[in-house]
This record gives sequence, structure tokens and C-alpha cells, in this order.
Amino acid sequence: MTKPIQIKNLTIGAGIPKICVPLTGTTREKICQEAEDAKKAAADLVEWRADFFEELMNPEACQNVLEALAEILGETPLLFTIRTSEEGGNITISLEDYAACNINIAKGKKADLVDVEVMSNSEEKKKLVAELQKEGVKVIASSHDFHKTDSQEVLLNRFREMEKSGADILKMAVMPHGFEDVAAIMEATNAMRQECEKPLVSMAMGSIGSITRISGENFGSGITFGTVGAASAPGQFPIGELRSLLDALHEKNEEDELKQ
Ligand SMILES: O=C1C[C@@](O)(C(=O)O)C[C@@H](O)[C@@H]1O
Repeated sequence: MTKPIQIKNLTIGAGIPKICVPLTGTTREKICQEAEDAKKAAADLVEWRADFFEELMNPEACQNVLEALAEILGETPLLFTIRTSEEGGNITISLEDYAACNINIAKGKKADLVDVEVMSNSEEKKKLVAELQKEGVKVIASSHDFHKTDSQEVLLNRFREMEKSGADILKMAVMPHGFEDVAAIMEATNAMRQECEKPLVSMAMGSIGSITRISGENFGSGITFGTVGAASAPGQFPIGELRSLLDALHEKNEEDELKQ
């Protein structure tokens, strides 16, 4: 059974999946504009996809953006993510620089959550997760396969490996090539929630997978990524449509609960 996590006023891992809006701007100005738009659109949380930022390797520039974001976002939680090119992102970065950037962010005390790609260099990543948590942030362990979807059993084992990182939330994205792949990630997530208390997040990308972005309440995914401006991965819905679809499904689920 999932034990929800509270971040500011947001509960992750219970009820309607929370909508996370990615910011993909390349400059401070564009990132801040996107954050204003996300806030206006009532995002539940916001992800700064810092692998798009042209000054990522400058710690002061990063702190500067973080301070501006904290000011704009107020009580809306902020997730900091460096998505590496190995996992579908925008930057090739050494393990040392990856760790240093993430630690710099956590020390700034403005981000609430940090994403760590735990499936590569897993021993070092485990230490990084612990170090980040010591600085007071929650860590989302993540894994992305932009090419394919492994079998349900392999995906479940991947979740189990990710749990060993000690992260607070586990997130997995895969690329489906047919409905059986979509079913595999949903079923692996559903199975993992029976054996793990951590909130889970999962999605099948692309148009075939978009059903996973609205039905997380039913199979156990606690966050869904929706757009205000640019998408950060294929298959994401605009926030307005996403909110209506999540609400409609939630109402149906409640009707069923009343009948039981
Ligand atoms: O991990 C994820 C999930 C994601 O890849 C998606 O498919 O919605 C989008 C990314 O921005 C985020 O970091």
C-alpha cells in the first residue's frame, strides 16, 4: 500500500494524480515566463528541466534561476531535473558534474524535489540520493527507456532495483509499440504498489501511451506531466484537457466506491 508524501500543501501518492508542468526554456527569462504561465494554469507542481538551460554548468546562474522560480511559484512545489542524453534528455554530462549540480541545487534550499537517474552508476547514485536527502530535499528515482518497453516482469524488477536507491518516489517512463506494452507498464506499476510503500509514477510515452497519463489513479501512478507551453516528452496533454480527464475519471471511481 502506498504511503503518501506531503510536500508543502501537496499530497503525492493519494487521490487524483498531481499535474507536473515541465519548464524547458533555455534562458532565465524564458524559464521564468514559463513558470508564471504554469502558476496561472494552476499546475500542482513544476519541473525545471535544467538540461535545457544554457548556463547549467554555472552554479551561480542556477541559484539565480532557482531564487526567481521560488518567488514566482510560492507554495507550488518545484522539482529539479537534469535529464541526460542517455535517458532522452538534452545534455551529456559527467557523473561528477551531474552530482555537483544536483548538490548545489539542494544546498540552495529552493527546490523541493530532485530527480536522480538511478539505473546508471547505481552505487554512486545511491550515495548521491542520501546526500541530497541530507540537504532536506525529496528524491525521485527515475528511469527512462525512449526506445522500447520491456516485459512486465523486467519492469517490475527495475522498480525493485530503483527502490534500493533509497529515493522517496520511484518514476519510470517507457516507449510502447503496441497496447501490450502500455498494459505491461500499468500492470508492473500496479504490482509494485502491492509491495512498496513509496509513491510511484509511471507512463508510456507517445500517443499509444497517452492513456497512462490520465489513468494513474486506477493503476497507481501519482504524478502526470502536462504541458502549458512545450512538451518535455511525447504524448503529454495540455494542462486544461488533462485536468478535465483526471477529474472525470476520479468522479467515476467515486461512483464505484459508493456502490460497493
Ligand atoms: O521523467 C519525466 C517524465 C517525462 O519523460 C514524461 O514522459 O512525461 C517528462 C519529463 O520531463 C520528466 O522528467
